[in-house]
Amino acid sequence: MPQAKVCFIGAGNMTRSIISGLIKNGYPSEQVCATNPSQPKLDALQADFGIKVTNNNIDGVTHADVVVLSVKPQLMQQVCEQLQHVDFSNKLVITIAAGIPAKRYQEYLNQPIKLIRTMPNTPTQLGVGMTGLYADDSISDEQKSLCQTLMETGGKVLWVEQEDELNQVIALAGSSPAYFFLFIESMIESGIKMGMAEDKARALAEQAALGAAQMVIQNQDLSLSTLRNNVTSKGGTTAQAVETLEKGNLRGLVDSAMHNCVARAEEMAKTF
Ligand SMILES: NC(=O)C1=CN([C@@H]2O[C@H](COP(=O)(O)OP(=O)(O)OC[C@H]3O[C@@H](n4cnc5c(N)ncnc54)[C@H](OP(=O)(O)O)[C@@H]3O)[C@@H](O)[C@H]2O)C=CC1
Ligand SMILES: O=C(O)[C@@H]1CCC=N1
Repeated sequence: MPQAKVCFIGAGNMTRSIISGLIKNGYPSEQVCATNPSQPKLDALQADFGIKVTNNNIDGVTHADVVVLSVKPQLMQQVCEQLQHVDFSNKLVITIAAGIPAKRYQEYLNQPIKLIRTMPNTPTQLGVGMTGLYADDSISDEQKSLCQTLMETGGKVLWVEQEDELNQVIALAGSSPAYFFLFIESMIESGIKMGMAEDKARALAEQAALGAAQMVIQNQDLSLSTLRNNVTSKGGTTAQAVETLEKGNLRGLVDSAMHNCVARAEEMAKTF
């Protein structure tokens, strides 16, 4: 485990998820810092994980070996421009922002930097996250290894060769927990309409989702359609449900959703 001093700029949802993974994996809390303009999220991070906190981005970055840029894409330029007078020559910059191309950060910070673009997801807070990573040829193996070690505390990582592939990572992993939450939410709503108490409907739907995910992971030799067919008795109940989903074009909807996700990332790359 590296002992680099890591400072997160922005103490929102994704920062909390990554810090949770880091600390649960034994990363020393005194080596982790987070910055945020408002105090409540910083207080909560300090109380929960014992990390250092500050409202001053320049202070946080100055004392860090690794700077994780974790603000919303629309704020990135403003936040980076405030850091232009900090010397980044011995720092590794990791960004988790969707959309913004790697080369843009150098312009915003107005100096050459070593930057790795990443795309994590919120299950990182439980150690079952998935993070896509991209680095160009200027990044050393040591820097890649440091970034990978940090992000692996939250789960699995996948390096992509081309920067554009990170948009596909967003559609498949960064944003996708929300698709599954929506599906489970819809199932619970339907269960309630059928007369079941909400807590019971949730208990059933969430355990089924966990079981289905584990079945997929633990049966790598089986196709998804085989797993589905194993549930689907001829002339039975599942067949009716699955046919309804197919006729309603669930696959087409998912395809449109993922294409729109990528399209938005491409649009953000032009905007921010
Ligand atoms: N949420 C997710 O699932 C994922 C998010 N991402 C990326 O992570 C980044 C952060 O997203 P997310 O955590 O969801 O967003 P949040 O809004 O939860 O977090 C952003 C944080 O940045 C803080 N902030 C605002 N202005 C500044 C500033 N000038 N200096 C320092 N901090 C500031 C905000 O503070 P305040 O609220 O007090 O204004 C907020 O706490 C985005 O770029 C997003 O694309 C990537 C993968 C997954
Ligand atoms: O919705 C977003 O833009 C961010 C990126 C991936 C998940 N949340």
